[in-house]
Amino acid sequence: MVKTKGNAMKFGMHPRNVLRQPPDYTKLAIKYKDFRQVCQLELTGKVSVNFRNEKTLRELTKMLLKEYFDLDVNFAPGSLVPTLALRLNYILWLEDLMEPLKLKEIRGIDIGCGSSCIYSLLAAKKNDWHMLALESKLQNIEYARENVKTNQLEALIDVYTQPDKNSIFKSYFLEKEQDKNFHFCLCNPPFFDSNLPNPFGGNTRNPERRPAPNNARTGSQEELTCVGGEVQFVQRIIDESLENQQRVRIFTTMLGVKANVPRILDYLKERQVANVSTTEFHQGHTTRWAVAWSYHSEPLSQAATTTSN
Ligand SMILES: C[S@@+](CC[C@H](N)C(=O)[O-])C[C@H]1O[C@@H](n2cnc3c(N)ncnc32)[C@H](O)[C@@H]1O
Repeated sequence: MVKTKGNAMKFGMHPRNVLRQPPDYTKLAIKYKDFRQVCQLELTGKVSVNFRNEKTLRELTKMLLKEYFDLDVNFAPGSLVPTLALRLNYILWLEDLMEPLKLKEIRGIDIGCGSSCIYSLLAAKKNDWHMLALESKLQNIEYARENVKTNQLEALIDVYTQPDKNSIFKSYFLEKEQDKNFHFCLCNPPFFDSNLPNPFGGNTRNPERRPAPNNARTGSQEELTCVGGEVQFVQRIIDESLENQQRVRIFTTMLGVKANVPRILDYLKERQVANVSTTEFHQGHTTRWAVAWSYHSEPLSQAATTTSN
């Protein structure tokens, strides 16, 4: 489909995304010294940003988190550098899913929070949501805890050490707070399949490859890969959601490749999960997909594109 004025909403960022209008990088380079040092000054006097450079991406995300959310965030060396526009689109979709529930206090689970702990930080700082951040990589856990502390969000965010990489909620639910329920979970799953000889996939002719982002790829193999890639990781979330149907009101996950959306919808359908919704996150040239499902009877918000199995 060609992008036109009429369908701009379909392709655009979420209407409440503060990055819907591109930031004024020249102004921001004047304000933030560390960001200025990774920018290029053009002959016109404007600054430009090289999104293909990892160091630039780190400083850019740090600067945007500070400018728009007053968050001070550090990333573990070599770890995934999150792009803010996408993370915000996901949080805003969750806000839309939560809105009809009219809850006074919202509790969410961030599956694989990474070293930045970005989703939990945004959810807590922006919305006062209580977040349980699960992470299996030790270095990421240390950085995530430090990021929570630096931003004085300890009262809202609990970073839990996932002892078993094959577990999603199981370890936490067995070990801790047997009776505490959550309103949603979110996840940016490890995408690549660690079983493949070249997990990051050099075959550019593969139509099912993750759509190439314009940005440099960041992140360690341990963060970005798992057995069976994102499909198997999300299938594990679904399996564990079946065992914990009332512990989380709305289960959600992101997907990195469009072809995986019908696979996940089929998996849900085979398990008779009928209350399902999907959406797309658009940011610049990068698109990601997300699926939500619930064992409660209220249909998921119409803010998302609803798919009934
Ligand atoms: C793709 S990264 C996402 C990081 C962060 N949420 C973000 O979006 O920038 C996936 C993260 O999940 C973690 N992870 C992998 N398996 C996990 C599991 N079973 N439980 C908790 N975390 C896990 C990885 O270590 C990694 O940090």
